[in-house]
Amino acid sequence: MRLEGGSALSLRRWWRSAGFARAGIAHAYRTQPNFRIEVWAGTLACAVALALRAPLAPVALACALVLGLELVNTALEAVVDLASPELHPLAKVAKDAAAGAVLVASGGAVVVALAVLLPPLLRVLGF
Ligand SMILES: Nc1ncnc2c1ncn2[C@@H]1O[C@H](COP(=O)(O)OP(=O)(O)OP(=O)(O)O)[C@@H](O)[C@H]1O
Repeated sequence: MRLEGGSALSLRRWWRSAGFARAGIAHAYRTQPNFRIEVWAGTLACAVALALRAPLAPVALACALVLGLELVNTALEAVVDLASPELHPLAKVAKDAAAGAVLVASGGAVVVALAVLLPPLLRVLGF
C-alpha cells in the first residue's frame, strides 16, 4: 500500500515536472521564430519519411536533437541576459557558441534527411 501511495506521488511529481517542461517548450515556440521553423520543418521531414516508408528513427532523432539544442540555446540566452544585460565578451562567447551548437545540429539533420529521404523520393519521382 505504501508503495502504491509512493508511486502515485512520484507520478504526480513527474506530471508536475512535465508541465514545467511543456511551459518551456510553449515559451520557446511563442518567442523564438527559429524554433517554430524547426518544429514545422521537422514535422514535414517526419511526414515525408512516413509517406515514403523510409526509416523514421534517424530523421526523428535528428529533428529531436535540433529542437532540444534550440531549447538549450533559448535557456542559455535567458540566463546570459539575466546575468549580463550589458554587452560583455564572455556573454557573446556563450550566446555565439550556443547558436553554433544549433547550427551544427541543423547541418547534421540536413545531411541525415538527404541521405534517408532523397533516394526513395527520387525513386518515387521516377529517377
Ligand atoms: N550581453 C551581450 N554581450 C555581448 N554580445 C551579445 C550580448 N547579447 C547578445 N550579443 C550578441 O548578439 C548576438 C545575438 O544575440 P540575441 O540575444 O539577440 O540572440 P538572437 O539573435 O535573439 O538569437 P536567436 O535568434 O537564437 O534567438 C549574440 O549571438 C551575440 O553575438
